[in-house]
Amino acid sequence: MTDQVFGKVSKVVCVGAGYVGGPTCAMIAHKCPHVTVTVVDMNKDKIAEWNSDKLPIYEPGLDEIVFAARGRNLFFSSDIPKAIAEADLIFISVNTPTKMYGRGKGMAPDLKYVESVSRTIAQYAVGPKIVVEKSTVPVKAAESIGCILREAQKNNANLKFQVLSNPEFLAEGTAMKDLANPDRVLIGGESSTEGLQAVAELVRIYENWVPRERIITTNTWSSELSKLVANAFLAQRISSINSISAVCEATGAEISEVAHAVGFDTRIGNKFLKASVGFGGSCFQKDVLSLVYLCESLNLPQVAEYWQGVINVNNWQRRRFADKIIAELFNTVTDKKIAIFGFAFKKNTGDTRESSAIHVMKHLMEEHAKLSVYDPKVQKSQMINDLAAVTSADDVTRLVTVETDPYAAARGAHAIVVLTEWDEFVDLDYNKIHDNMQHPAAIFDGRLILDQKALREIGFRTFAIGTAPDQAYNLFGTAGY
Ligand SMILES: NC(=O)c1ccc[n+]([C@@H]2O[C@H](COP(=O)([O-])OP(=O)(O)OC[C@H]3O[C@@H](n4cnc5c(N)ncnc54)[C@H](O)[C@@H]3O)[C@@H](O)[C@H]2O)c1
Ligand SMILES: O=c1ccn([C@@H]2O[C@H](COP(=O)(O)OP(=O)(O)O[C@H]3O[C@H](CO)[C@@H](O)[C@H](O)[C@H]3O)[C@@H](O)[C@H]2O)c(=O)[nH]1
Repeated sequence: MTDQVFGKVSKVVCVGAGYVGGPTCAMIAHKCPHVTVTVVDMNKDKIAEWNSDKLPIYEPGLDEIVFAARGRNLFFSSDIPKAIAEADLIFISVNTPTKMYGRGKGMAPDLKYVESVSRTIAQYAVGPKIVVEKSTVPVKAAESIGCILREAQKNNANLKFQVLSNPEFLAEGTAMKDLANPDRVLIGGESSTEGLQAVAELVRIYENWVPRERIITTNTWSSELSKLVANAFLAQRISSINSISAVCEATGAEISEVAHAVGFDTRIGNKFLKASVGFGGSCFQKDVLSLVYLCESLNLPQVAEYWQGVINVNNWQRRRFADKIIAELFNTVTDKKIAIFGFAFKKNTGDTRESSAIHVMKHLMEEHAKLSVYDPKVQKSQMINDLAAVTSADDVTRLVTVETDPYAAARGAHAIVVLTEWDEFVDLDYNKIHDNMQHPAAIFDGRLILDQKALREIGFRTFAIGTAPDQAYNLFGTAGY
């Protein structure tokens, strides 16, 4: 019988206290009271926020779980060496953004943070460690981590490492629900005896709340690739329905009716078929580009081109929507006040990474529109920084104001543009809003959340993704665009 190299896990550490590390570890601490969970980060301010009354991220249900477990079996710390030395199992949950320099610029994920954590683990580890890749990485990234760790093993016989892949599938806005009740947990590892032991230890953690049949174990490379493929398939569905939204606008078919009819086929399914102003968020674009880059590197240009199409349609959809706004506002938005409802990349999050709002607003700013933005969860400084990064600080100062209520944002505006599907936008008093706008007043619904008929009865001109521009015909005798 082979010795057990990795003992029962009682101390878990997560490097990276972000959107994944924080919620995931809060859930592990909540579900495994016998395990001590420490989340570390090189960003001391962020750790201070995790230890304060106002957590650094907004996620429904997160506060309750953190406040109950913090100080009991959940800790946030910036003492990375100590945490690593004490851990039985270490999650690497650092960011892997698209590289913005050098080889693979704009395509490949930047793995410098993952490598840096691997070196820190190699430096401070004092005994056997299961190292778990939770960050989203390209296939074979575990090999690089393993190579760095094996080097440390050469100089210290007490060290033993196994690298597992355990990608995260939570979606922001529903992270706590997704973590509490995941469709599946995926764990990839080596088929060696030690590899199987390490996999079994991680399975044992998840088994505290996830039914065993939903915990899938595979080889390391299948696990790494499955994460990229899952995001690519999800993003592809959105680009598919968005491409059809343009056909609807040109024909009189309704995108929500088409999505409903098509999604009723159980083979297709009804989820992720909501036409929109384009997908945003920190993952879809980055991970599809990572897959494209991987395929190019593997000399598979046809596969790369196929997935690149998903990104191209998304960029086109954002541009198309902005062009539609300009066209329907009589081909000029110069100096016109336009209210922007929503800046986050989806509802129930304050995250703005790759939000379509940034891109649509950029296009409108290029036409010198005056934008007045309201979002219930995004800080003003975040909006200013995001927009300045794609335009200029001067343009933002000149063209953008940020309001703390939607009525103020819409007052005196020529149009309202809905870019995030916040529930509160559905229940606003649109009679009151209409009264205080310039006339004719228009609403562009990039999220298909508003009742177009009710708005038209109030007097709005309405334009929704995937809906034929019949008003444009009726009012102005043009086909819109
Ligand atoms: N955000 C999501 O919804 C989501 C979901 C699934 C998977 N992922 C993947 O998970 C990973 C993390 O994503 P995120 O959104 O949590 O990122 P994030 O930017 O919110 O958090 C990453 C954290 O890692 C810290 N960090 C970076 N290098 C470090 C180092 N060397 N030592 C200590 N701390 C370090 C950063 O300071 C930051 O706080 C990414 O690979 C992402 O693709 C994200
Ligand atoms: O039918 C839909 C569904 C989503 N979206 C948009 O797509 C983007 C992404 O949404 P969502 O997938 O819900 O949020 P993320 O937090 O980006 O989660 C995705 O990316 C994560 C990071 O990898 C994965 O873990 C999740 O499984 C995956 O859903 C957002 O802009 C949504 O508005 C649509 O336009 N139409």
